Amino acid sequence: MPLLDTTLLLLLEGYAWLPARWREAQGMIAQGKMGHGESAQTEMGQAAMARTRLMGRDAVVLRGPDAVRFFYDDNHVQRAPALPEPIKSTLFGHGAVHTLDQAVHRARKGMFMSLMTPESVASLVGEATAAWYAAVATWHGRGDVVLFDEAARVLTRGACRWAGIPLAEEETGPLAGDLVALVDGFGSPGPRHWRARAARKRREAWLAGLVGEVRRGALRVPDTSALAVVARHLEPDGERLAPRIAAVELLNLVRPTIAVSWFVTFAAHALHHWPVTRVRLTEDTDGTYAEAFAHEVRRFYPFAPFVAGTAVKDLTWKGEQILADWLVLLDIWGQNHDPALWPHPYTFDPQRFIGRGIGPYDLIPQGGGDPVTGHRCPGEPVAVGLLKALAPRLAKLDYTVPEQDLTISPYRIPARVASGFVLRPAGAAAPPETAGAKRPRPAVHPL
Ligand code: HEM
Repeated sequence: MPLLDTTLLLLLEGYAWLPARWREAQGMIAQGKMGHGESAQTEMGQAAMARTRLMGRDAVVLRGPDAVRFFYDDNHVQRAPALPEPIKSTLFGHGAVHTLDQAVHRARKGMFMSLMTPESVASLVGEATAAWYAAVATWHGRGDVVLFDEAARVLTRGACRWAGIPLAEEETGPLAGDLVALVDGFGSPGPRHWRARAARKRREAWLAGLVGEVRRGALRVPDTSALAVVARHLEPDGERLAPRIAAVELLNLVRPTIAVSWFVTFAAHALHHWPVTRVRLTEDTDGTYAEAFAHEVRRFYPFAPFVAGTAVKDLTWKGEQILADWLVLLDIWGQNHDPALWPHPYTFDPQRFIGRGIGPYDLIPQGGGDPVTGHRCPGEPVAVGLLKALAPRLAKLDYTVPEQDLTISPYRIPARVASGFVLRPAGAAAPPETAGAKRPRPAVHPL
């Protein structure tokens, strides 16, 4: 039976799209209809892959540590032909490191990795923490605060200071708005998407101008800053990056840093729904619990649903054929909620990460494998470092949670807390009609 193209379903179902494809694959196994019969199953009797069609192309879906190993081998899967134009024109940028393969990718990736030393990550986290304190100092007496918006501005300030990007105080809000738009608009058609395209155009032009100024000596920035490193980076052909590509890669440093606002807001959601984690965070003296909490936020809450590449050649996966040029999708959400890896996966439990190392192939909210040689996110230490710094500070803040919509719709990519998480700092006046905290039930359901 020919496979149906499910692109429209992806837009409608969001994070529920891949689970539905897995259920279909399981149904095929039950009916004995999948490929080579026995070979299409794992030892547990589960389907080894799911199949669909996406954007008019055959696609297979994989998950599990073996699948991560298989997917991140660039003799199996390459990226360049897999990324659709709408994602390049919003989230990543044309010519971004995400779209490169083999030696050219490794050379560009080296530039990112050189900015992710422990000292550099600590400096970024330090700038963001300073911006957090400055923001919190203005909250008292100001009334309700939308945490998502505040976190985006805090991270924008911190990331720009770290990167050497000059930013006037009054420019912080508009820049934060554009950077949020870039992340918010990649997974949906309509106004969110067009806002993201406009934001990319505006910000690439701005940053390309700054790169030009640094190269001409008209703008002086520290040698080790991201702006300086990207401006002087040489490609394998010995040429500097074209100013627009340099701007794309600068955005690929600051834009995902601001994306950590999603995780900060999810952290607040978790503290609210599982108050014991708030107590544990406030009692944590050496950061062990904070780190475990950061990993659990990244595992539990929905963000990147999958990553995609294209089969380099005809391949075999657990006895099943994957033909050259088929799309290969690695199911991030599915793997991060696989009970074989994470017992009781829909329970938020940071404890599961205490005394347990993170391997290259198990926890994959930011991709898997080796970040130096493959496409795994180089910013993982930044995301973990920021959460480790900000979640305990949030836990120790004195605030209440007014009535609001705290649902997280699984049909929206990227998912976010509907209200943005409104908190009322101690001392702020409660509007009479909304006074009193109400705790709605947790809204992250098994898919
Ligand atoms: C909200 C936190 C973040 C999430 C959820 C996230 C997620 C991801 C994912 C899923 C990938 C793709 C992996 C793949 O293609 O296999 C990726 C790649 C990437 N991320 Fe992140 N990331 C985050 C934060 C960061 C930060 C803070 C930075 C930099 C400061 C960063 C820079 C990048 C870059 C440059 C790539 C492309 C890597 C490559 O193609 O080799 N990310 N990220």
